[in-house]
Amino acid sequence: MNDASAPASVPVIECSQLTRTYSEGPETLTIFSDISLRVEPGETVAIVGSSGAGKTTLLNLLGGLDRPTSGHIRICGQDIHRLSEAGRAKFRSRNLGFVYQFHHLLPEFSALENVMMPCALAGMKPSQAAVKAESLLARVGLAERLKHKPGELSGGERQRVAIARALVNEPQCVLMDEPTGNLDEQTGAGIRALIEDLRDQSGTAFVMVTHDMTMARSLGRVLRLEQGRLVQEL
Ligand SMILES: Nc1ncnc2c1ncn2[C@@H]1O[C@H](COP(=O)(O)OP(=O)(O)OP(=O)(O)O)[C@@H](O)[C@H]1O
Repeated sequence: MNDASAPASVPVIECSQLTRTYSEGPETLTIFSDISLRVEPGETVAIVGSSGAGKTTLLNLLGGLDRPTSGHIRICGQDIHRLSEAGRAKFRSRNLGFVYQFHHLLPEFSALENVMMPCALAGMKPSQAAVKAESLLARVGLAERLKHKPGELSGGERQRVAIARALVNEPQCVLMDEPTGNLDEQTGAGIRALIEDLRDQSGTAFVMVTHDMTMARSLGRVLRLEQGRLVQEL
């Protein structure tokens, strides 16, 4: 990563002058304006801020799940809003992983099948997908829980399945909304260690929204969204 002879890498996320407003009848509600951000490969960025500051809104824009009112977003060099909706979905599934607080795991499928799902959608053979999913679940400490359905797992275990699922297609960047939000301190610390390992071993970039300042500070750059502006915390 720090090899001086390596060619300059393309940022995994680069956005400029992002503004998001909502129209409420005749009123315009500005959530944030003129936000610029660059995330490099292997970097971890935490976005913090008070409730309602616009953190999830920003994360959704960065992941191409929502459109800015104005401004530009490039993911791995691609201006994602130049793609069709189907093209954007395909591009997202190849380059990004998403982890949400409430996991969005499919309840009727096992942990293994949940993690295999993105591979299947990307056209990988089931046997190959199973090998990959199994190895990732082992890496997040769930080798003994492959056949458990989400309802048979603890909150921390479900979160680890969601992380394995987000990583299975080897994305350049994983976007996480409150990855330790509803977990106890010890389980949260385990998730934090896992993110660190994955970042250091695979060079994956992570952008996370969190209220957990310990995690935010320990992982890397901390940006605070406040009164519609994004400010680096010292
Ligand atoms: N579809 C919408 N229409 C109008 N306003 C919206 C819409 N979605 C979100 N908002 C408003 O945008 C603001 C930012 O919401 P967002 O969910 O991004 O905040 P947040 O910082 O993630 O908050 P929290 O920490 O509580 O999850 C809130 O005031 C919310 O009410």
